[in-house]
Amino acid sequence: MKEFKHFINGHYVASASGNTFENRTPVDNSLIGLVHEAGKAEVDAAVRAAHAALRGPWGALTQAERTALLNKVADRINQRFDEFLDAECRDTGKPRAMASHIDIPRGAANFKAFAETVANQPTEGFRMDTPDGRGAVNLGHRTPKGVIAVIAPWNLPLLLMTWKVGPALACGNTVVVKPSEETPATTTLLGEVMNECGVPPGVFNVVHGFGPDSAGEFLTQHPLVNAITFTGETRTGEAIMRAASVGLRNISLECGGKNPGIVFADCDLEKAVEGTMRSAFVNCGQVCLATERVYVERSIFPKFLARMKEEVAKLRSGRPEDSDANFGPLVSLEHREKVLSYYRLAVEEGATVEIGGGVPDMGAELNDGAWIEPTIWTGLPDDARVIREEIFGPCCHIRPFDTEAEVIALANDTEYGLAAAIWTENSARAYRVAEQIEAGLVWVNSWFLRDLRTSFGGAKQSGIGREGGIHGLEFYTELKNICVKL
Ligand SMILES: NC(=O)C1=CN([C@@H]2O[C@H](COP(=O)(O)OP(=O)(O)OC[C@H]3O[C@@H](n4cnc5c(N)ncnc54)[C@H](O)[C@@H]3O)[C@@H](O)[C@H]2O)C=CC1
Ligand SMILES: O=C(O)/C=C/C=C(\O)C(=O)O
Repeated sequence: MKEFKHFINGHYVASASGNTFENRTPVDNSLIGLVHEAGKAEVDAAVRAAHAALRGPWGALTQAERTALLNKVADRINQRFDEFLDAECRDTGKPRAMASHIDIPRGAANFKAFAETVANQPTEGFRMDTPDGRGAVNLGHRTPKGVIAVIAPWNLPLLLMTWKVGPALACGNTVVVKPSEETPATTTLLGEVMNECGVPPGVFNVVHGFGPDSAGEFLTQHPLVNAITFTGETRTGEAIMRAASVGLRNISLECGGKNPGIVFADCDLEKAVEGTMRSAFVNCGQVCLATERVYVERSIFPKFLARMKEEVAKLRSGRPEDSDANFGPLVSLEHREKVLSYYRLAVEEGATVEIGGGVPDMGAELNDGAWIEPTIWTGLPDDARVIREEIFGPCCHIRPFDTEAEVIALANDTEYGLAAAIWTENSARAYRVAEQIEAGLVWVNSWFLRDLRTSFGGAKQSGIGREGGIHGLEFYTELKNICVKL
């Protein structure tokens, strides 16, 4: 039986309590292995190891040495690509074609990109006049923030964990990662890679477990944790913010979304259909950036809806390794129950189910998995819960609109503000609308097109702070002004 242990101070360790929980694949609900659940003792050991490593060999490395090590980590992930791919696809059920395209390459790229960004960051300097005429210089000196707690989600496990670990380590911090209880595998495997590359013990640590009254809460409450970075649900973000308020620790929160897609009549229809299909259904809709509300200019509404239904009908559910399949299961039966509760609610709230709406028959071998049908609704009122709440499944509501002002108001009529996609061939309109959308990210004629140098994060209840490129430096470093009188 496979066991997922904690990775503390360069060693894999079991929980002293002996407590474990099951890890099952959503493909057919079969058992992958047992995960050790950290108690306060393991979390404390991991945080203390991380704290000690700050002043140990890690703190003594030059930026160039750190950059070289992180590049080595990226290369090693690529050398062990298939192991990471197998592990990620077992845990999440996602198609190998997708994970080999997005999850694993980005898992490696996150180390390289941030190592380079930090290494090439200029030091801010201001020369000033002084009454004696000799002047002074001010230098913005950055030091690591310290021990960073990384609370990671299950939807893109390696990608979203390394998105935080990469810049944290590049800035000279040490980390304790708490991966999602649903997806422990690739984070655990990364421990081996760290050892193989010679990353000093204590720099990268992993503790497994759940959130409340478990590893997540113990970690975020630990007084030696200097800052917390989190991706996941908004309500969890609030709990983490409360924990961080004790001791005034810094937070970076990337939370939920209810993202609009806006399709103008002057779009390239096929591009808009292809992009909206991806934005609603890739990763079975389990992407915080996913489009769950689609607004289409009335004159092309029937055509757009018909094309979307044709494309949804072509999606093929199947095992990760099935090369004909492009649509996986949801991450767990529990999450499927949540998404199905919205499928039922949509009908109660008056939706027309244009396609999907249920559970597919996958045959005896797979029917115990977390399979679900991709779904399109129309006809819901703007105040329906299905329109207002994040579902995080393969579904969207499509609604017609008449004017630019109307669609901007509709798009912004949400407590969230993570992302939006605008489809139009009129670039002046695209920019004008994008400027008025209340969100951290707006794509025009694309979706999830990522340049790691750009800022990433949400407005309103979609989060606090920005990561990506140099923006993460504000979170991952302490900025000290050194004023030297000449
Ligand atoms: N990328 C995103 O934006 C994601 C959004 N979600 C949304 O959240 C919903 C619930 O899914 P969950 O996996 O339960 O998300 P979650 O936000 O509860 O979990 C994310 C991570 O936070 C940890 N966590 C939970 N409560 C915590 C606490 N009090 N203190 C410290 N750590 C804590 C979890 O163990 C996990 O590692 C989903 O249905 C979906 O709507 C879920 C995962 C990713
Ligand atoms: O490209 C990225 O860095 C992140 C993408 C997706 C998420 O953040 C998410 O689904 O939570």
